[in-house]
Amino acid sequence: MDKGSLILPKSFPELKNDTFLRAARGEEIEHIPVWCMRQAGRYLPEFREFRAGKDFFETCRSPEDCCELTLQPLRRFPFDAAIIFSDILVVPQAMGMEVQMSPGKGPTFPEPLKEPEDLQRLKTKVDVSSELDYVFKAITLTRHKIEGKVPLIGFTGAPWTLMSYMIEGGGSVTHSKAKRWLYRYPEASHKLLSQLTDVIVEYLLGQVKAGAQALQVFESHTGCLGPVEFKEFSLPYLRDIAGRVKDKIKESGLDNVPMIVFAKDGHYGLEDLSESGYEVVGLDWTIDPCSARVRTGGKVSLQGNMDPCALYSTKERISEIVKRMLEGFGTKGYIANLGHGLYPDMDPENVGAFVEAVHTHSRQLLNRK
Ligand SMILES: Cc1c2[nH]c(c1CCC(=O)O)Cc1[nH]c(c(CCC(=O)O)c1C)Cc1[nH]c(c(CCC(=O)O)c1C)Cc1[nH]c(c(CCC(=O)O)c1C)C2
Repeated sequence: MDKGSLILPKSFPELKNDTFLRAARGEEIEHIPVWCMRQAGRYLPEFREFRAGKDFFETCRSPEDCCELTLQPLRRFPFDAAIIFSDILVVPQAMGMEVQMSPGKGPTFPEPLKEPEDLQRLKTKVDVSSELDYVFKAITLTRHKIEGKVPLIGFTGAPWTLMSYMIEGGGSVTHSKAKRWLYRYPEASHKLLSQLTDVIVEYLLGQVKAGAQALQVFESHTGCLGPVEFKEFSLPYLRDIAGRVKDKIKESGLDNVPMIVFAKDGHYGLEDLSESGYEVVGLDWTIDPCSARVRTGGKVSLQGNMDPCALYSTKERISEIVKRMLEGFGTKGYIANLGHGLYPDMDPENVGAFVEAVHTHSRQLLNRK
């Protein structure tokens, strides 16, 4: 494709399956919508073939490649939503940090933030529209190429999760370097979290302007915080993001889009999350569906939460697990998903069985009413 054809008109094809958007808003549906975190990923042979020998972030910077990878899972499975192929770490890159993807090791920052003085290395003003323009182009292109089949979800990492990567320099079990900042340098921590929040708000708004029809905020590292730290260093920023993005969408004359907050392992914060300004709360598998409904009191739609490892089971067992999960959540205001992303060694056939089980059992449950 030549570069010129990337400048695309915004008159997108009409949406044919809006089940995901209706469930997010708690409206009537004919079946429960389903998608999977990391549905565009290494468990698909076509993904591995397409990505072979290419640098991860170079792929992220190519709108055509991101579009192709986003569409791959939709060719195999009748998912009710697509998530744009990208990564949460494009935000620290836009703020001036170098991030490399080491195959088999995950993301690494050659020069992580060590002490508060290092904050000076970050750009004070980030021009989000030019720095992350490649993501916006990928969204616009994909929104056209998806031909209105299903809605396209945009996403970002949440401030605390991004802060922890920027200090740890990569994945971590304890997150102790990043947590050291919270206890030892609370002011500098808040400064960094605010800086990240400002960039994230512009980034999410840009994604909506480019064509994203829903947004998910990944707070993947909630599990290493306790309730007190969560209330101080994560929740206020999650709230701020939802409030400011929604205000800006309104100011820009755009239609509101549902926002999903996924705070992995944040079971202790479920009540707070259900009052944080998001339409949907995503759940990991450590939360029982019925108790999640009680604890969120009908204030939000819920998304999740089958243990991804259940996909190592048989198709029959997957079907039983899905049935129990749907009965627990009920059919209203519910989006089926896994409790976290798909792993590379998972069998695509069982992913198909998961999707089919959600559609079949939910139609039966809805017809019984
Ligand atoms: C497929 C993929 C992605 N990122 C990485 C991979 C694997 C590497 C490859 O393909 O070469 C590296 C890649 N990127 C990251 C990691 C995790 C590293 C670690 O913490 O140990 C890896 C292996 C960082 C990352 N990246 C992401 C999160 C949040 C979700 C979560 O909690 O897992 C996180 C924490 C988000 C993400 N990342 C990606 C998507 C889009 C596709 C989709 O979901 O279908 C999304 C939404 C894409």
